[in-house]
Amino acid sequence: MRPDARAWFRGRTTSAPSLDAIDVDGLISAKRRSGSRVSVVLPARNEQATVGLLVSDIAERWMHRTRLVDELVVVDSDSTDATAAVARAAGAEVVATTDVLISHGTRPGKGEALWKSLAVTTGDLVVFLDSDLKGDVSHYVPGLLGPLLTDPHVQYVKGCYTRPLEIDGVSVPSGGGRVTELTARPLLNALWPELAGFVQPLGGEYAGRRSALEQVPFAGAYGVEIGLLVDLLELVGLGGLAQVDLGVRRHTSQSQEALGAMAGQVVSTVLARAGSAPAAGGLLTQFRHDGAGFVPRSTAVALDERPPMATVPEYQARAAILAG
Ligand SMILES: O=c1ccn([C@@H]2O[C@H](COP(=O)(O)OP(=O)(O)O)[C@@H](O)[C@H]2O)c(=O)[nH]1
Ligand SMILES: O=C(O)[C@@H](COP(=O)(O)O)O[C@H]1O[C@H](CO)[C@@H](O)[C@H](O)[C@H]1O
Repeated sequence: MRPDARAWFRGRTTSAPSLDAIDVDGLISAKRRSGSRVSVVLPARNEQATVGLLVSDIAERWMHRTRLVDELVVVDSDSTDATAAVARAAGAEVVATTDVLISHGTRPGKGEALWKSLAVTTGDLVVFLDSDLKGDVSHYVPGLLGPLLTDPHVQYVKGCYTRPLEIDGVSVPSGGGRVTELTARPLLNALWPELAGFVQPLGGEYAGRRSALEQVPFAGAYGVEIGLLVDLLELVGLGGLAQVDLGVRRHTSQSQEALGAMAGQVVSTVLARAGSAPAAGGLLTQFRHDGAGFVPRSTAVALDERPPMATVPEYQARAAILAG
């Protein structure tokens, strides 16, 4: 690791306290002193099996029992199951991506859901959690907020964790984060070695100041995390970034084929930011075998991106009204 990345890793990596060790009063006091509002956003596409427990835990523990969180929004990203109803019943405000910034149209993918979440939330600090998390994650929200509430220099915090891998109901203690380990980490080390200290550059749990998040573009689909990391490095510098050890992260794992397309989107986003561009069409061709022979299957992995939310007139108008 380069000296700057090593120094960052040593200086900007903290550990989230366990649930029973959290200084909740201290966080609430720091929040009050900062005058910050806190929003928690869960992007969700067909997460009916897991979103309810996540929402009810955050709502009860961090909104009702304490006032650490002011707003909890699930962004329904083209779900075809009961995600919206389950999330609403559990206590979240639910908005569909198709209902946000309608004049800008709607696009599929996680990046769209996260970009649009800025237009429907009010928090000065915004926490993002995946909606397919499993196990005890109650400490994630305070863990991610800690660095932002206690250090004004920190603009963006990524969670890091060990990542067990569960395939077909069988869980092994490591092996998760396949696109991270096989695509994102090698690319980041090659092109942005100052980011080599990030343990989970693609992790779906992170938090940032709205003042920074609204100034960067949002890459589409699964390019959003690596796009945010590279763009926020440019905006706030390595010193404005931090990571917090959240312990273990379990989630619903996708197939290798699906992660291949995700990797294609990550590569496409990296190429765009490295000043190159994928070949015309930006297609990824993968192969299945049908018993008789290999069958090619191409998917589009070139991604468009949304502009910094601060440049969107409707957002500017809303911000002016909210500022009173
Ligand atoms: O089009 C999409 C795809 C995913 N997601 C959400 O983004 C998070 C991460 O997606 P996924 O679990 O598919 O990625 P993985 O964690 O498997 O890499 C989850 O909360 C998904 O519901 C979304 O909002 N819109
Ligand atoms: O980190 C990774 O390699 C991928 C896949 O994780 P697994 O191999 O399914 O544990 O998961 C992340 O990547 C996505 C793209 O950035 C994020 O959107 C997900 O939130 C995150 O889980």
